[in-house]
Amino acid sequence: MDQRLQTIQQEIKGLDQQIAQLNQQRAKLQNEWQQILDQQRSQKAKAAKAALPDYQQQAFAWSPSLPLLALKHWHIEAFRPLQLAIINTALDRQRDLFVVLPTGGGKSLCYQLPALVEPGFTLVVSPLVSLINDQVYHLKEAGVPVASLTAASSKEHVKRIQDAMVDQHTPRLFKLLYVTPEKIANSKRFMAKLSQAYTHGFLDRIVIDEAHCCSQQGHDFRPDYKKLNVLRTVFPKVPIMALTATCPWHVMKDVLRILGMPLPQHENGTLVYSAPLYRPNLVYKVVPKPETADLVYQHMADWILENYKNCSGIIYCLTRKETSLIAGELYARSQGQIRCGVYHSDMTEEDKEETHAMWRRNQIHVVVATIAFGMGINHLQTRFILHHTIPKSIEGYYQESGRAGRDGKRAECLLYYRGQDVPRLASMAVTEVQGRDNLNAMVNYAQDYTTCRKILFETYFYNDADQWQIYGQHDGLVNETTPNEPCTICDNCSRDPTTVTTHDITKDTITLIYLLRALKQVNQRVTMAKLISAWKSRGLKALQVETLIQNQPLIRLPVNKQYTMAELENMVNFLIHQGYLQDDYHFTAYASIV
Ligand SMILES: Nc1ncnc2c1ncn2[C@@H]1O[C@H](COP(=O)(O)OP(=O)(O)OP(=O)(O)O)[C@@H](O)[C@H]1O
Repeated sequence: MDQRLQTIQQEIKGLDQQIAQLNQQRAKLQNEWQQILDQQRSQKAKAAKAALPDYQQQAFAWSPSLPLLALKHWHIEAFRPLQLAIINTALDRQRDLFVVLPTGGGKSLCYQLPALVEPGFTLVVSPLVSLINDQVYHLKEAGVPVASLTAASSKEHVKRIQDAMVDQHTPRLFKLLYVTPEKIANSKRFMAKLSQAYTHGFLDRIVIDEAHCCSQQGHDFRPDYKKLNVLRTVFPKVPIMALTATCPWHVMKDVLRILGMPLPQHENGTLVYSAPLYRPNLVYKVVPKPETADLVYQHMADWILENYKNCSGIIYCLTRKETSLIAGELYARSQGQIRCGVYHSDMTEEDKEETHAMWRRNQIHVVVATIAFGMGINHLQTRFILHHTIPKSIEGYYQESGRAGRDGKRAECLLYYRGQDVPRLASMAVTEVQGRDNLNAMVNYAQDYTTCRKILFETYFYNDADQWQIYGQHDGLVNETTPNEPCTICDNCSRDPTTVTTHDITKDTITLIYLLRALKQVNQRVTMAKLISAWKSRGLKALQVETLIQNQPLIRLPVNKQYTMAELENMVNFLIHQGYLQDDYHFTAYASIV
């Protein structure tokens, strides 16, 4: 009996082994199958793309009207490199379009001009009422028939516009209809009218402006944007154009999925037009943030007076409280020479608009703001952008700093960096999808003293760009340089490389790990500041745990005294970024602590 049991057991074991081998073989074949499918798909997509007209060069039926309309309405005499190709692709109506052009790159024209050529109207979804009002104002000035529907629209206005949406008569009351995403997500009546317009063939195109807002992986997610997926389902035949200035590829993929646009590598996939992000007139610098708040204010005031007296600029801060504090300090320290306004989400719409208007009219020089001072800020002569604290992501930083120098003239983007700001930001980022990864990338940017800033941006935004078939990635704006050439003007390009010293921090890291292990043994949590102060000065004594860890091997404590607190903070952040350390969060009723 026992022998029979043994035989069965062995047979089972043998069968298990066979199953494992077969499973392995299956996975291998499945992998191969997927690779062949992907290859075929990509070849088909390439062939299909090759069969498309040359949108940059070819003449189309609508071609003669484009320069005339551009001149008549916008006084534009020549298109920027990608604009014509994008407009032609849109008017050809064969594919969806994803447009990534730098801030101030001229995205609006890419959908506004086609709207004038086509017979119906274009629906534009835009995230903010202020942005919509701004666009409507400028389009009216340009003599373009335009309308908008927002929460502030009166009942009569809504009725008039909704009736016009399905009105068969020409000329149309509007060629562009701007709405906030809430209209799509929440107004059944509006969607019913849109369906009628679609059935009559009046809905020419759907434009999603600031499309990165769809993705939770991006830096500016808006829940109502996610609900825009309904548009492709309800209006499957209407081409979609999504536009943004800031979109790493993983975010773009997510946006395409949400909006129901086909991936670029598929046959009839979305055409992606992307110009280099780099703006050659922007000088990027990271400045070590002085030790005390007082020193920071003084540095800011001196720097502005020395370099940009009476010029327009923005200072971004993390909190509303900081905006008024910094504005007051700068005014006082400059004896009233730097006139500042504040801008944050707690202000009334009127107060916000007043700050913005005074700044545009140069009645104030500097707007000290939170990130609420965001999309749609278009003051061409902005000469500098200072960041009092690093932003939570590179996308955010690119967008905020990109508000400088829209007139094409030289402007500076200064980022104050101190490692101790990171835990504060991490506690905010922890609740966001990919929040810690985004922050890590930003910290890496700030702690890099050698790589050209332009290359850092491009590596971040284009790191898996090879997988995409992209039009015009290299035919960017004026003075474009190739992606891998350093910009020559940023702080890292200008720095004498012999002044950058490298340190082997292995021993110090071991000390730190020893400290952390000891803390773990006694189940004690510490903040970064406390950890560093123990690491630098009093070792385990400072943490009152030395008696509990007598069995640990003796390692020299504390750390080498040559390092400043700021350097040690950078080391901790570096070790977190490299994955050697991981921060931990716990939440109290009042705060989340890192
Ligand atoms: N071909 C062109 N020639 C000259 N000026 C142009 C051209 N195209 C656009 N512009 C101007 O450039 C400015 C910026 O354009 P636009 O507002 O469309 O930028 P954007 O890409 O939408 O920027 P953002 O990302 O900030 O929204 C506008 O004043 C616009 O009139």
